Amino acid sequence: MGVGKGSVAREVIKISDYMSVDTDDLIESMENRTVKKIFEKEGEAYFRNLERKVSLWLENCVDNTLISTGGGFYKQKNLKSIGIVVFLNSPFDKILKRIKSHSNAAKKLKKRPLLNDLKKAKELYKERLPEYKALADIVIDVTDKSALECAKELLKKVEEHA
Ligand SMILES: Nc1ncnc2c1ncn2[C@@H]1O[C@H](COP(=O)(O)OP(=O)(O)O)[C@@H](O)[C@H]1O
Ligand SMILES: O=C(O)C1=C[C@@H](OP(=O)(O)O)[C@@H](O)[C@H](O)C1
Repeated sequence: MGVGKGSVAREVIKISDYMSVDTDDLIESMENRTVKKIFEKEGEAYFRNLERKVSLWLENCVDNTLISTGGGFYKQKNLKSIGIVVFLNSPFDKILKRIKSHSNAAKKLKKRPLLNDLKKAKELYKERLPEYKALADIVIDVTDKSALECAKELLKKVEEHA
């Protein structure tokens, strides 16, 4: 949620041969409505089911691609079969500061149903942090680095991992 997945992915595709896809974008186009609307109208379980459909497609059909996922996608059982898992890490308060300092901040916050209640969002972050770390093949600390710096580090670490 707001750690910079999209921004880093855009830099990666500029400086490498990778293509990138974003699971939330795929879901929005499958449903022809926003993630926010899907949560509002159908609830979270319905959304997670769509993530499952996407995860199976990614596992079976997608290679050589940087996949940005929504913050809860890591719960998909086949995550590790999809590819190398990269965790972009930063303290909760730094992530929030970033989102808030963006000129489009209010809109960005609104788009993220689980960020609407900041106390709950912080609890979710605390709960997920050890799970993210346990699943990650690569961890990148994105604090105080530009998206381009993060992209370069990501490509280097992926190459070393392969
Ligand atoms: N490395 C960075 N340094 C400063 N701000 C950043 C960086 N990466 C992203 N941002 C800003 O943080 C916010 C969230 O970034 P975004 O790429 O949309 O995150 P995500 O895809 O993880 O939700 C945006 O306002 C973006 O401009
Ligand atoms: O953390 C989560 O469970 C979610 C994060 C969102 O994506 P971002 O991480 O890109 O904000 C989006 O998939 C949905 O609102 C659920």
